[in-house]
Amino acid sequence: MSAVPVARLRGAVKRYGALTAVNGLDLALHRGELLALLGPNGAGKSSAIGLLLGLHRPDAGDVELFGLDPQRIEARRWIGVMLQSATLPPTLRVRELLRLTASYYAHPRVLQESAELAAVEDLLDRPYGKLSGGQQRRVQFALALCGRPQLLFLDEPTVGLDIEARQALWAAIRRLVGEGCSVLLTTHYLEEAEALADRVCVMTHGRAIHEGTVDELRARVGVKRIRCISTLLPETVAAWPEVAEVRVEGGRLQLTTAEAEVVVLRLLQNDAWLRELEVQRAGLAEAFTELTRDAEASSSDQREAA
Ligand SMILES: Nc1ncnc2c1ncn2[C@@H]1O[C@H](COP(=O)(O)OP(=O)(O)OP(=O)(O)O)[C@@H](O)[C@H]1O
Repeated sequence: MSAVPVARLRGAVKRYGALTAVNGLDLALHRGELLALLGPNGAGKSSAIGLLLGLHRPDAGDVELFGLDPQRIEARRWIGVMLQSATLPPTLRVRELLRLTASYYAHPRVLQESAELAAVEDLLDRPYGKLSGGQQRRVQFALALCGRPQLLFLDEPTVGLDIEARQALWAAIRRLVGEGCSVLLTTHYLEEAEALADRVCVMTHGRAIHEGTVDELRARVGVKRIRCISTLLPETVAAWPEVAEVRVEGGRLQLTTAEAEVVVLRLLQNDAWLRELEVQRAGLAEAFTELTRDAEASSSDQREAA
């Protein structure tokens, strides 16, 4: 691992008027590493990427790309970018878009290689504007990698892709990382972070509240979701101390708990007619809620101690 991170934020702050989108964020990405930036909507992930891309200037703190100011061309020529919204000329054919984008880089991939990596070989002669949303996303990925970047920014790259296209994109990302490319990925899918990331950083309110491996994230968030059809009243179940939340959805009870075994046992003991019992690990939404709660509890402890 090279000593100088390929991308780094130190105490970075980004404000939009009165709103602080990035609030003293520290982040370092090393060569050949894939870091997933996770967090609920509005957490500040895209704004953090915008700082690293030099699209926004920080209101405070430092931002470096390959040890340089991100607005320097020497830094920018090594990056590839796939943002959430891309406006590309609709009448240009995919082949033309790829040629044009590759021409901005010193050592681009040959067109065929980029097309193959992003699985767009069959789209090369189609005008971009005539492609489906998922096809356009694959083309945007091809454009991000065609310059043979050392650092790829992928902002929710698999939104709108079907399962097969998602798996193909994951395989391509793994191949690029295997070749030494670093990747900063934002995603709302825990399984995507799980499939790809060396490290994850969870953000809320512009701050990092957890950094580590996906397994560490899971271990920290032990919440499970239980679903069942039950004759028990939701208020009865909500009063059990191990139950964090109760909802009724489609005639089913849905509970969240950190102690699934205890709750399942109680359900079975208290309802002889219990049916269709399912226990699942919680998704990212529950993970964020729990981590945010922890972070808020510890910051109020610090305030009280001060
Ligand atoms: N150009 C802008 N002007 C004003 N406010 C903005 C702007 N861009 C983002 N924001 C606000 O900054 C906050 C962080 O937004 P950001 O897009 O960085 O979050 P995110 O974590 O990427 O969210 P999502 O998961 O929804 O993409 C939000 O409250 C958003 O409304």
